[in-house]
Amino acid sequence: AWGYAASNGPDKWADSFPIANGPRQSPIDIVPGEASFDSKLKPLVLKYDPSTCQEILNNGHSFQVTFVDDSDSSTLKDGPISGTYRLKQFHFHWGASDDKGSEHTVAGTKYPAELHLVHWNTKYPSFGEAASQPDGLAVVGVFLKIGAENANLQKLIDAFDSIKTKGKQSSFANFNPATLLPGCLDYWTYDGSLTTPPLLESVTWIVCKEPISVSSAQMGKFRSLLFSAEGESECCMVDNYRPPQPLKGRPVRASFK
Ligand SMILES: O=C(Nc1cc(S(=O)(=O)[N+](=O)[O-])cc([N+](=O)[O-])c1O)Nc1c(F)c(F)c(F)c(F)c1F
Ligand SMILES: [Zn+2]
Repeated sequence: AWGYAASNGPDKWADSFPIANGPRQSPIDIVPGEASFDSKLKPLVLKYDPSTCQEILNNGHSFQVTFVDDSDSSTLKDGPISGTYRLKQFHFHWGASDDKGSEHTVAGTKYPAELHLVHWNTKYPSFGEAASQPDGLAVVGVFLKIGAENANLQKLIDAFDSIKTKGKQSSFANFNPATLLPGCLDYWTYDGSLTTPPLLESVTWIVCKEPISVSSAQMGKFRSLLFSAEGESECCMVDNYRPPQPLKGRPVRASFK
């Protein structure tokens, strides 16, 4: 199965998922000077209902917080998209040290981690259906940078003991993902893909310019999670990021000057 090791990592994914070399793969290196300001881009409208927060789980690639998505309680609207997209889950990608870990980079700069809030287009009947459509998903990316301890991230970290190994999950209620958004919602947007297999080219990426803070100690707690299942030889969950992929002529637009 795919992973992030030399034997099954990003350089091997094309063997099982040929779309890995497709025309709209993610992540990318965002070069601010080459992004074009588009005055038609609207501000993001994110409305999250904490009561739709369901559970936190270790899926063997990252940890993920899942939401009940059977109604329009937690949604993303406007921005570069049309219609209503429902929040399905959020997860993170991070490095083995503070000098790497994000998937998108900004003029070559890597952040220590990146948050992905995964939403699906309600014009389709389900997430699974949407995930195979070119306008099916919208993922909001938020960079994490080393600074002050983040009390909202700490709520996630406090649940890590119950999801240390692959396959473990526990109930996780009343968390408001809006507390993980930066104050300024200026963003870059481009058409891309999932950054993990099946690498489906169905994602409108919306990457926030402003990072949120995380302390180095908190990043250390992320690195205490395991890729491995209980009883297997321990493998720290680190470097679960795909490197930037070729832009292949795609435009990157900015919502800000
Ligand atoms: O639900 C998915 N979530 C997901 C996406 C990414 S992502 O990095 O690719 N992303 O989009 O942010 C990273 C992680 N993660 O935990 O690391 C995830 O758990 N992936 C996914 C899937 F597993 C399928 F089998 C499938 F058919 C499909 F359509 C999917 F979209
Ligand atoms: Zn992701």
